[in-house]
Amino acid sequence: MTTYFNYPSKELQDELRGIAQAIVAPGKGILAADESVSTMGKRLQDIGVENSDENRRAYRQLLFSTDPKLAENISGVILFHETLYQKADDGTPFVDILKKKGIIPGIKVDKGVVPLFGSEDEVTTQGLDDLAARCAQYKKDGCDFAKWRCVLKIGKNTPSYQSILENANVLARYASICQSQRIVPIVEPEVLPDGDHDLDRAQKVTETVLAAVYKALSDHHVYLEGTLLKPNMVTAGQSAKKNTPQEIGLATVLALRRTVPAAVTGVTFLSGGQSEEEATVNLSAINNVPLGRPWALTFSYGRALQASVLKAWGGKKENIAAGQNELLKRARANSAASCGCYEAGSVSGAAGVDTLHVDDHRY
Ligand SMILES: O=P(O)(O)OC[C@H]1O[C@](O)(COP(=O)(O)O)[C@@H](O)[C@@H]1O
Repeated sequence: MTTYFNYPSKELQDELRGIAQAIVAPGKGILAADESVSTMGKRLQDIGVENSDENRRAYRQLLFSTDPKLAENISGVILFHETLYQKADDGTPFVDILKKKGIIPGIKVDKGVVPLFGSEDEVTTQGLDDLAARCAQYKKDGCDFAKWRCVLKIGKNTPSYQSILENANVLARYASICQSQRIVPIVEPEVLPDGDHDLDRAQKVTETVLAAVYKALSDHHVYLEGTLLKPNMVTAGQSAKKNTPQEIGLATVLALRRTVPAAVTGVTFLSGGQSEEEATVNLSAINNVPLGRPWALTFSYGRALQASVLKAWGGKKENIAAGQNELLKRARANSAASCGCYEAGSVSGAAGVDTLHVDDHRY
C-alpha cells in the first residue's frame, strides 16, 4: 500500500473552501429545491396541481423571485437539472435571479437509487459514469456546489455491510469527481427514519455509516475543508415513541463528534419528513448541546422549508405573495435555529406541525 498523493493546488483548495464557508456562513442555510420530476409530482398532487413542466417552472419561479431579503437566511439553493435551465416569465434564467440575490446555485447530480441485488430491499445511488463532464458543464452554467444522496435503511439486518461500504464508496468517488471540477460536494448519506427503532439504534447506525463515509473520503483523498455533510438528525423511527428535542440534539451531536472530522466545514441537515416546526426546534436544540462542535450546524431542508409555501400557494397566481411570505418565515426561523436561538412555537406556518413523512417512500 502506498500513501503517495498530490494534494489539490492551493488555488483549488482556496476556491472549494471559500464556497463551503460561504454556504454555512453564520445564520445561513440551504433551500433544497432539487426534487426530481417524480418527487415534485407528489408535492404538487398534494395541493391538487398537475405535474407539468409549466407548473414546476411556475412553482420554482415563486421560490426564486421571493424578496431579496431571503438571502439574509438562505445562502444556497439546490436545483434539479431541469430547473437550472428554466427561466422566469420575463426570460431571466433562474440561475441569474439567484446569483443577483447573492444566493449560490447548486445542483443535484445523482441519478436516483437502484436496488442492491440480493439485499433486503437496500439501494445504492447511480450517476457516476458521465459525472466529470456534467460537473464541468454545471460549473460553466453557474453552479458552485452539488449534492448526491445515498439512502440507508434501518431494519433487523440492515443496513448491511454491503450497503454501508458501497454507499460510502460511491459518495467518496462522487465527492472526488466534483472537486476535480471545482465544485463543492455535499455528501448526503441519509439514514431513513422509517421503522420502530429507538434513538440508540438510530445513533449507532448513523455513527457506523458516517465512520464508513469518512474512511472512504480519506481513501479517495477528498479535501474535507471543501466539502459539506448533509446527514439525517438522529431520531427514533417514525413509528416509535418520540424523544425530546434535547435528547435528539444530544444523540445527533454525539454521533457527529464521534465520526465527522473537524476539518469538515459544515453540516447541513436534511429534514427527513419531520414537520416544519420539529425540524426547526431540533436544529435549535442541536446548536444548544453543551459539547464542542467544530463545524457549522445548519439546514438544507426540502420539505421543512416548502410545505407551508406549497399549501399557501395552492397553484394560484393570486397566492404567490402568500407562498413567498411562508418561505421567508421558515427561512428566518431556521436561521435562528442554526444559531441555537429559535423559540419553539414562535413562528407558525400554513403547514403547522403536520408530519411530512411518507411511509416507505420510494425515492
Ligand atoms: O427523491 P428526490 O427527488 O431525489 O428528492 C429527495 C429530497 O431529499 C433531500 O435530499 C432532502 O429533503 P428533505 O429535507 O425534504 O428530507 C432534498 O434535497 C431532495 O429534494
